[in-house]
Amino acid sequence: MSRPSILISDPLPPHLTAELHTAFDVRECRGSDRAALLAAVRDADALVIRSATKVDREVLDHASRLRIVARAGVGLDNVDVEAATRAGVMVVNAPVSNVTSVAELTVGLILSMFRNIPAASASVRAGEWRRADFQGSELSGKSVGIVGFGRIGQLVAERLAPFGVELLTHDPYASPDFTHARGVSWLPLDDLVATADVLTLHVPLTPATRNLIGERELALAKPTLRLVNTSRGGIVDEVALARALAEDRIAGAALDVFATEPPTGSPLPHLDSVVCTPHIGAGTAEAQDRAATTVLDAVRAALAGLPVDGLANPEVLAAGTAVTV
Ligand SMILES: NC(=O)c1ccc[n+]([C@@H]2O[C@H](COP(=O)([O-])OP(=O)(O)OC[C@H]3O[C@@H](n4cnc5c(N)ncnc54)[C@H](O)[C@@H]3O)[C@@H](O)[C@H]2O)c1
Ligand SMILES: O=C(O)CC[C@@H](O)C(=O)O
Repeated sequence: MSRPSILISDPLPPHLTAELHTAFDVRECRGSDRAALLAAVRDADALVIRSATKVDREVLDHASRLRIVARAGVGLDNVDVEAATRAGVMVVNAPVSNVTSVAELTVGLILSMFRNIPAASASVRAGEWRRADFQGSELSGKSVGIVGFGRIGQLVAERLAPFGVELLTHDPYASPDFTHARGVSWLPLDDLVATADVLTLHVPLTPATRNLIGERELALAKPTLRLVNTSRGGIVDEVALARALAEDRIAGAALDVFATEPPTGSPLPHLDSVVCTPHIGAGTAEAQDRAATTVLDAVRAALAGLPVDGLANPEVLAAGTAVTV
């Protein structure tokens, strides 16, 4: 009898995938190479992805054997969960795997902006010693607005509290009682944008959050606002953001994520007031190990016909039977 086949289409820690080879037929492809993905997924019983692989209806249509899509990370915006559910394919992610890593990167990006760390470092490397050009501001005493008070948003608040900042949040699904109990004031989004010196985004990309921060919201901001986006590119209208930065209507932005990655052709990485990183919020050894361990455990369970913990679409039966939704 042939062994179940696992297709890995984005890089995972090799020390965790090595042991799969004893029980499974493990194949790899580059998920961003659409033709390669469509060809390889035909024989796959499980597909393991990160953020670069888009699992849409076309991929599911090519994958008649597929029982589970396992996303080694948090965001499911690159998976059509509804189509997978209709096809009877389980979807699982690793919701707590990288919360600490993203919160820590967020704090790092905020401090980088307040103290001009990337530009000062580049200047010293170029042989200069321009101390006066890099005078910054203290974070202490500033107002930090957290958009989305879920796992990452809450941890960002916790990590920033010792800096002596005023913590504010907007999250339509978190009650003011819940946020106040954690030392964070709840505000409507417009008030949050208008009050904040730092606005940091921690919401999933959904039709409701696409362009959540656009021209109208940026027009409400103080000129001292620094925007941080470690969630998803589509949550900020990048054209409006580039315009607000170029016209000095806000002070800066730190971006780990872009609407298109890499952001070829975007003016944002070239603006002096922008600090950017290549989607490395989850890019730590610890987070990658946690994410891979979580989803590979789920894949092993699914392929053994055992119950799978934490399904994003629990309507799909663990046995892989197609259900109608
Ligand atoms: N840069 C990276 O590498 C990286 C890593 C992990 C996660 N992320 C992104 O961060 C996002 C958040 O992760 P999380 O673990 O905190 O998720 P989470 O589900 O724990 O929290 C998301 C929060 O957003 C809130 N929310 C939903 N719609 C909102 C709206 N319109 N306005 C304000 N709040 C809203 C929800 O109520 C929830 O509390 C993920 O969906 C993912 O896209 C990025
Ligand atoms: O490592 C990755 O693929 C990025 C993951 C991150 O964006 C997430 O949503 O967990």
